[in-house]
Amino acid sequence: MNKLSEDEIRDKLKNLNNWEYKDNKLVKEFKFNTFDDSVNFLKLIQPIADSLDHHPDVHIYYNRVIIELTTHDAGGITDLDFKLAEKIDDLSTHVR
Ligand SMILES: C[C@H](O)[C@H](O)[C@H]1CNC2=NC(N)=NC(=O)C2=N1
Repeated sequence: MNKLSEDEIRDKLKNLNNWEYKDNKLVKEFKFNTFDDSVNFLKLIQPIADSLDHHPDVHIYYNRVIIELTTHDAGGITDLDFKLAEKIDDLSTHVR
């Protein structure tokens, strides 16, 4: 996978919902009601990440989940990160 340029990243960000580009990653915070909801959200992401063979860095703070996407192998953001971000956005609307 090819690392995307800053311009490409900023352009593609317009197609996503509330993701920010920070420290060479795509970052988004999700809010839930309970820790259980946070964990369930992660469980929904797991099969998607496995099917893409692309995995998020995840922070869980009780009812808050911060997802960070970057392609470790490429040392930056690639189309795979945008693909995963889109699929996560599709999910989150169902969880809330
Ligand atoms: C061997 C395996 O395909 C690689 O290690 C994959 C797995 N998931 C991955 N996920 C992410 N985010 N970046 C990677 O570089 C990556 N590499």
